[in-house]
Order: sequence, then structure tokens, then C-alpha cells
Amino acid sequence: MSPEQAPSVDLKDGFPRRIPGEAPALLARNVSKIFGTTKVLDDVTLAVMPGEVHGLLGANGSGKSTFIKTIAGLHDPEPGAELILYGQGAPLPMPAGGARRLGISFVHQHLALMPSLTVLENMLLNDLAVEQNFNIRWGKAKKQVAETFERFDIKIDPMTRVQDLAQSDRALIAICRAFEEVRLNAGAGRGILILDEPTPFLPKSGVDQLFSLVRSVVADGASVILVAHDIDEIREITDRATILRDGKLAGTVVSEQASHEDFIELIVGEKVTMFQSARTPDHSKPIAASVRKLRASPAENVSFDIREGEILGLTGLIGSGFDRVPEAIFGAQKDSDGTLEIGGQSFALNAMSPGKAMGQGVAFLPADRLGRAGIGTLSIAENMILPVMGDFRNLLGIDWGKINTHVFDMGRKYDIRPNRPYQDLKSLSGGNAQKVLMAKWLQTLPKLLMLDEPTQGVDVGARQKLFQAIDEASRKGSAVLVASTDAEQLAQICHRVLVFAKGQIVTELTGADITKDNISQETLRAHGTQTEPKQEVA
Ligand SMILES: Nc1ncnc2c1ncn2[C@@H]1O[C@H](COP(=O)(O)OP(=O)(O)OP(=O)(O)O)[C@@H](O)[C@H]1O
Repeated sequence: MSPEQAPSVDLKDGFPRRIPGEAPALLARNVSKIFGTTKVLDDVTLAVMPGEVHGLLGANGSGKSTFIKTIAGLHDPEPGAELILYGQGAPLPMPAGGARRLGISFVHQHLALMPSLTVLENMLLNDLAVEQNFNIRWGKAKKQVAETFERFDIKIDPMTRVQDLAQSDRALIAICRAFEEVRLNAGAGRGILILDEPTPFLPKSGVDQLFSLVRSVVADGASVILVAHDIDEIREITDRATILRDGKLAGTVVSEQASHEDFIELIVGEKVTMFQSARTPDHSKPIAASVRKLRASPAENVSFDIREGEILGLTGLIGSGFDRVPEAIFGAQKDSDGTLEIGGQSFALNAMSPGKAMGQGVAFLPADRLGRAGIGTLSIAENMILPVMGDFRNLLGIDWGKINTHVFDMGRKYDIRPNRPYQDLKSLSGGNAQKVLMAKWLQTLPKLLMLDEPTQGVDVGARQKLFQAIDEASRKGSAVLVASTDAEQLAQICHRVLVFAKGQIVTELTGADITKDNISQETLRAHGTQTEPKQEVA
């Protein structure tokens, strides 16, 4: 945001005002929410000014999504809550469709897209909910969506089915739909766009694209609330930020006046020691797995070895093919080719299956946590216990008492909140669900553990615990393959990082060269100046 666009800050009452006496675009006061016996929001007040980008931060389970879903009308708040938009009282509980009519649009964590419908149908989903299909002029709608995509520089065919899109493209569609809604429904110079963790699925270029859209929306006078875990992103794009801790307001800060450490302390409530791996691969350890001539479009002719106890990062821009590698090794990717050597045997990847891979001690945690990685309608215990169910059989069948004790201990170890083994996975906050799924695989001590974006949506404090757990698994002998676009995460945990461009490994970083800046630079450089690919890395 340029200085003339940025709202000036009047700290007398904590609200930045562009015009003296200007009312907040959104003022939510005294919002509380109780689920069962747990108060997950406790008297939260948030004010967002016209033209402001306001960050909303907090540890996993601190209540951010619940707060947003309350504004959206998906949850009813406890009595006493108030919502005031541009100085006018608005209904709370919010009736169905009410927020949209009042010019508030949302991108929720689950994106609210229908995978079996086309991109075009998804762009019109809210209209489809209120209009008969034949009332929609499809030709005109297709043209409008094409124009919108052009304005947002999105290169996706509107007739593609959403189920065929990468997660990052799905996020762009949901974001684009919300931006359009605000523009069309709110009226000139108004509107509130609420983005609940839109960035974890986006590559760096997508984040830049999103931020330039955010800047253009607020330059027109609309306001944006952005929920994110990435403190650097929050400091880059927001004017102010509100931090929730255990459902309560921990503070509101002017973003450029708060340091990275200030944010961490407000989020966690204490200082946090950042995890850092030793970054020294042990070359004396035997090779745990060898991948040869792997092909899984766009990955092509990829070969590398991974040693026992090694944490190997795979990275690149989205579309460079690095994220296809774990899927292909696990037999979860159709039309892949090449071989995997593990445990003294060689497996053709075109005949690989998840069952075969697991039989060889290979575990894989995909990024899609409530799609392919976990089952939302099953409990924490059922999800966590699936790969080790056999250990809990006795003569009478499955010993659920023993399972609950084990899952509770794992919950304590990985800081899963709430630590209730019988609770459905889908009722956990995004980050806590991810901790359950990580624990599920870490407990099996696999020969080869493959993680796709393992700490997506996990807060800064819990991340350090997961990094320690990954490190512990590697010290016990697991070879760990981490596919991620998160350079900071890779720099914290990896012993070696392979950078991909156009389907090939083009750079290898080891030891002290593994820094956040180096990984980001190499990723961009590899994309722009790809020369001779490295065919084989050992
Ligand atoms: N429908 C529900 N039923 C019971 N508990 C719920 C429900 N929805 C949320 N919770 C609980 O409310 C608390 C706050 O969850 P919420 O999703 O708001 O956290 P969050 O701050 O958005 O976390 P994250 O960063 O992990 O997304 C969590 O303990 C969660 O388990």
C-alpha cells in the first residue's frame, strides 16, 4: 500500500481514520461463542476502517474462523454481540445470505467450491443457490467470467471442472469470486472482503497476485480482513492486526510498528525458541530409498537417493513438478513411471499402489487434510489409529480403552487442542487437524516418510513442536521427504533441498547454503534461467 493510500492512524481510540469522525466499515462488539461447555470466543471486539487491510492472527484453535463464521451467519453468537456496518446496526445472528447482501464476502478455509461443477458454475454458485438454472444467461455469464479472469490475470479455462484443478488454482477461483462479489454487491467505495487463510495454498507468485488484488480493493475504499499464520505476510500487507489468544483479544497493533517477535509473543503468550535442524546429512548412513527416472507429469526423469535419517526437501514453483514426486512414489498418481528401490527390492512406479508402498514402510501425508489425508466424520482416535490398528487388538477384538490412552498421550505430545480422542476430526481447527494427521504417520516410524506441505495452516508455536517430531523421526532412522513451497520451513528442518523447474531437479542445496533467502532465490532463478537439468542426485 502506498503512503497516500494508507489510512492515517488516530491512536486516541485505536482506530485509523482517513476522514475525521469516519465510522468503522465493520465494528463487531462483544462477540462470544460457546460450543458445548467450551467458550471458544470470549467477548471479542474488532473494528476495521474503510480502506483498511486488517490482519487477524492467533494460534490454532484461538477462535479466528469461529469469529469469521459468526459474521458470515454460519454460527449464532451468544446474546450481547453487536455488529455495526458503516455506522448502521446489522443483524446478529446474521440471517442466511444476509452478509452477502450487506456487501461482505468471504473466502473460507475450505474454499466452498463444488468440485464436480465447472469453474464457471462455481463462480456463479451463489446465484445458482437463489436462481433457477434457466434464469441464468450462461453465454453472458461465461463472457463476464472470462473478463474477470483477464482482469485478475487468471489463466484457467472456465469450463474446467474444479476437481481437475490444483489446490492453488482452486484457491484463486474462490478468491476471485469473493472479490467480484464485493465489487458487485457493496456499492462504490464500500464492502468488506474476509479472507480466512487464503495463502497456504498459493505459490509465492499467487501470494503476490493476491496482495496486488487486495491493494486495488482497498484503494477503492473497501476493507479487507485477512486471517493468516505467516507473520511476514501480515506485516507486508496489513495496516493493523488483531491477535486472538484462547478466544480472547490479546491485542491490536499497528502492523508496521510491531516486530516479528512482538507478533509471536502476542500469539503464543510467551517467547518461542525457533527450531533449527543440525543441517548436516550423515553420509555414512545407508541409502534408504532410490528413485530412478521418475515421471509424473510435469515431473520428468527425476532421480535421487535419500539416506536413512536424512530430511530431504523438494521445492520449486507450483507447476514445476516437485509436488508430484511423493504421490508417484506412493502409487497415488496415475500415469507415472520410473522405479523405486527400497528394502532391497525394486518397484515399477507404473504398477505401484498405496497398499504396496505401505507394505514397504512408506508413509505419505498429502496436503489436502480433510480430503485425502483424513476423514472428517471419524474421531481423532479413529483417524490417528488407522495405520497401527493391529497393535490394539486383543482376544476380544479392538481395545478402545488402550487406544484412547495412546491417542490422548499423542495429543499431549503434539499439543492437539482440544485433546479429546473421541471428537470428530472435522470439528478441530485446521491446524489442529493437521497435527492429528502428522501424529498418525510419525507414530509408525516409517522407513520413508513423505510429507506434502506438512505445516500448512499450523501456527508458529505448534510448528516448532512438529519440526522437533520430524527431526526425532529422522534421528530414529526414518528418511523424510518434505515437499513444500515454504522456504522458511525447509530451511528450518532440511539437511538437503532439491529445487525443481519445468519438471526437473535443477539445483541442490546442502548444509549452510540452506537458508530461507537462498531457497527462494534459487526457486525463482531456476524458473527463469533453467539451463542443464541435474539428471541424478545422490
Ligand atoms: N462446530 C464446532 N463444534 C465444536 N467445536 C468447534 C466447532 N468449530 C470450532 N470448534 C472449536 O473451536 C475452537 C476454535 O476453532 P477455530 O476454527 O475458530 O480456530 P482458528 O483460530 O481458526 O484455528 P486455525 O488457525 O487452526 O484454523 C477450536 O477448539 C475448535 O475445535
